Amino acid sequence: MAYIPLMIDISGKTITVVGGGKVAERRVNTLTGYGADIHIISPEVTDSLYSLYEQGKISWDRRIYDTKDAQEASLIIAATDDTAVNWSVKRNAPAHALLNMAEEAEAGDVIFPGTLHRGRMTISVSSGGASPGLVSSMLKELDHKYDNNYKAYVDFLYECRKLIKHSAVTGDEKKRLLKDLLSDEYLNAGRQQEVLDWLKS
Ligand SMILES: C[C@@]1(CC(=O)O)c2cc3[nH]c(cc4nc(cc5[nH]c(cc(n2)[C@H]1CCC(=O)O)[C@@](C)(CC(=O)O)[C@@H]5CCC(=O)O)C(CC(=O)O)=C4CCC(=O)O)c(CCC(=O)O)c3CC(=O)O
Ligand SMILES: NC(=O)C1=CN([C@@H]2O[C@H](COP(=O)(O)OP(=O)(O)OC[C@H]3O[C@@H](n4cnc5c(N)ncnc54)[C@H](O)[C@@H]3O)[C@@H](O)[C@H]2O)C=CC1
Repeated sequence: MAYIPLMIDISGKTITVVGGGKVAERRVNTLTGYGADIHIISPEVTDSLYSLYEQGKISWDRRIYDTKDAQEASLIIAATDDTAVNWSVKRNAPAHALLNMAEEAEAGDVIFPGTLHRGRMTISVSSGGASPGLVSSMLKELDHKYDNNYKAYVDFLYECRKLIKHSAVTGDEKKRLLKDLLSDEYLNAGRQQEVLDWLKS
C-alpha cells in the first residue's frame, strides 16, 4: 500500500456510505458541504445522520446492503459493523470507484486524514492508519497554533497574490513581495489593510 495526499473535487459526484453508525456519521460530517450527492444504505442511522436526512442534505435507503448497490458511486465508504458485509462491498465495488474500508484501512483505496480548515487553507494529518489518537492530538496542537486569525490571513495572501501577479513589478520583486508577506506581522487586520491599500494604489 502506498497512499499519497490529494485534494479532490467531489462536487457533483455520488458517494455511497454503507452503514449508518458512528463511523459513517464521522465520514458524512467530513464529506458534507462539498456539493456531492451523499447516499446512505443502512437499516438504522444515528440521530445526527437522521437529521441531515430530514433536512434533505443526504439521501437514505433504509435497508441492508445489496451487492448491486453503489454502481453509480465515485467514492464508497464501507462502514458497517459486519465484516462480511464490508468485504462484500469491496468485492462488488465498480472498478471506477474509490473505496474507504473503515474497519481495515489498507483494504481500501483511500484513508481519511484528520483535517482542520482555515478558510482556503486546509491542514490535514495522517498517520497512515497507525494511530487516529495521535492524529487527533496533533490536530489539537495545530488548532491552537493556527488560530482563527489565519482564515483572514489566508484570504489576505490570496488577494495580495492576485494583485501582485497582475501588477507591473518584475519577477524577482514579485517573489520578494510575496515572501515578505509571510510574516506574523501581517496577521494583524490593520497591517493587512495597509498592504492592500498600497497594492491597489
Ligand atoms: C484508518 C482510518 C480510517 C480510514 O480509512 O479513513 C481509521 C481507522 C480506525 N480508527 C479507529 C478508532 C478511532 N478513530 C478516531 C478518530 C479519527 N479517526 C480518523 C481516521 C482514521 N481512522 C483513518 C486513519 C487516519 C490515520 O491514522 O491517518 C480521523 C483522523 C478522521 C476521521 O475519522 O474522519 C479521526 C480523528 C480526527 C479528529 O480528531 O478530527 C477515534 C477517536 C479519537 O481518536 O478521538 C477512535 C477511537 C480511539 C482509538 O481507537 O484510537 C479504529 C479502531 C476501531 C476499533 O477497533 O474499534 C480504526 C480501525 C483500525 O485502525 O483498524
Ligand atoms: N475508521 C474509524 O475511524 C473507525 C472504524 N471502526 C470500524 O468501523 C466499523 C463501524 O463502526 P461503527 O460505526 O462504530 O459501528 P456502529 O455499530 O455504530 O454502526 C454500524 C452500522 O452498520 C449498519 N449495518 C449493519 N449491517 C448492515 C448491512 N448489512 N447493510 C447496511 N448497513 C448495515 C448498522 O445499522 C449501523 O448503522 C466497525 O467495523 C469498526 O471496527 C470503528 C471505530 C473507528
